[in-house]
Amino acid sequence: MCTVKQLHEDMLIRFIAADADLTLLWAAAVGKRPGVALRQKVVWITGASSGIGEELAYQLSASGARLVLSARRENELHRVKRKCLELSSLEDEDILVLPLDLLDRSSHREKTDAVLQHFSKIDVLVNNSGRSQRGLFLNTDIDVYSSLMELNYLGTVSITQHVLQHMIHHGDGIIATVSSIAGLVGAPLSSGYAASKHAIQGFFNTLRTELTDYPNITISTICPGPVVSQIVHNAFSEQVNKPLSNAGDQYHKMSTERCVRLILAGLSNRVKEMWIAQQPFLLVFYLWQYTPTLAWYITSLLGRKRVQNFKAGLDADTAYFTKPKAKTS
Ligand SMILES: NC(=O)c1ccc[n+]([C@@H]2O[C@H](COP(=O)([O-])OP(=O)(O)OC[C@H]3O[C@@H](n4cnc5c(N)ncnc54)[C@H](O)[C@@H]3O)[C@@H](O)[C@H]2O)c1
Repeated sequence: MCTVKQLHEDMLIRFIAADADLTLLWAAAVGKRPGVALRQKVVWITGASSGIGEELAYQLSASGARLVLSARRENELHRVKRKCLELSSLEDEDILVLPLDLLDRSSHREKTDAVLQHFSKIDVLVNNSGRSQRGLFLNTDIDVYSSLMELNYLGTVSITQHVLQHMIHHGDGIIATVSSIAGLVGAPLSSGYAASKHAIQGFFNTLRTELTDYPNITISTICPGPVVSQIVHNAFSEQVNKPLSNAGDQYHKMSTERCVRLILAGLSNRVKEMWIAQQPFLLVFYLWQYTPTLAWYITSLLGRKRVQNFKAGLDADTAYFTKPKAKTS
């Protein structure tokens, strides 16, 4: 017989081991499977050349979804396509490589038309392209803030507008956008990135309320914590064209494979907001949602340490978890 104490301990262990919000974990455990819900669907992934977008392409193709792969580097997209074909029973024409610069908003109508010409429909758009930021506000050019808004916010909104028109006509579809924990929570050294992701959250939360006459169109925001990818390597520094000097270690981050498995569970079950993070980051989501005062206190402590580490030239991310070592080079 299970005692109340054992039950509490069991719940605590499950919460510590959890890496997504309860709705998403529920969907992953007992919901529709991607191989059923997404099979033969046409899924357009932006930012498919690396990180989360690349892994989305692999897992979606293995689930039988037909794909549009977009990013700026065509050769990288062809590499991803070749691997998708190896992993699946898809044919060459089931995967369209469509180079796209999200910043070139004047091309978005033409790109959407190209997808429709090839597949006649778009079932799912995954707005995944994005760049992050490392830098203190007072040392950062305003151009960096403008670039972050242009890419993460306006580029995403623009492509969404074109695809949504088609989905309204069709009466069905999913627009899923990879936001971030920084879309809900303040993230020191990433004020412009957090602002762009907060903008995304506000935009899509409002758009969802404008689409209540279209119950089969789902607006989904995906909020990951740290995940293995090229995101820090590609992040903006204090100046638009200056690469980041210390991209850091990724050992403490969630695997790309696990993050994408959860995203697919969310898409298959049309989950509207997904929180995906290992502890202690998952706890941060809950604290910000339910106990903001405590969240402010903890974020200030962590933020202070993060800023101090960054100023000392240390890796801002891993310094949370390790005794910081001075940079060797
Ligand atoms: N990795 C993380 O820790 C993490 C956490 C939270 C949210 N995210 C979000 O996940 C998404 C994917 O990032 P990632 O972690 O895989 O990083 P990544 O750098 O590996 O991939 C980013 C992708 O976006 C593409 N991209 C960049 N600029 C573009 C442009 N102008 N036009 C078209 N495509 C462009 C890149 O080519 C690449 O394919 C981003 O929106 C990011 O903000 C990542």
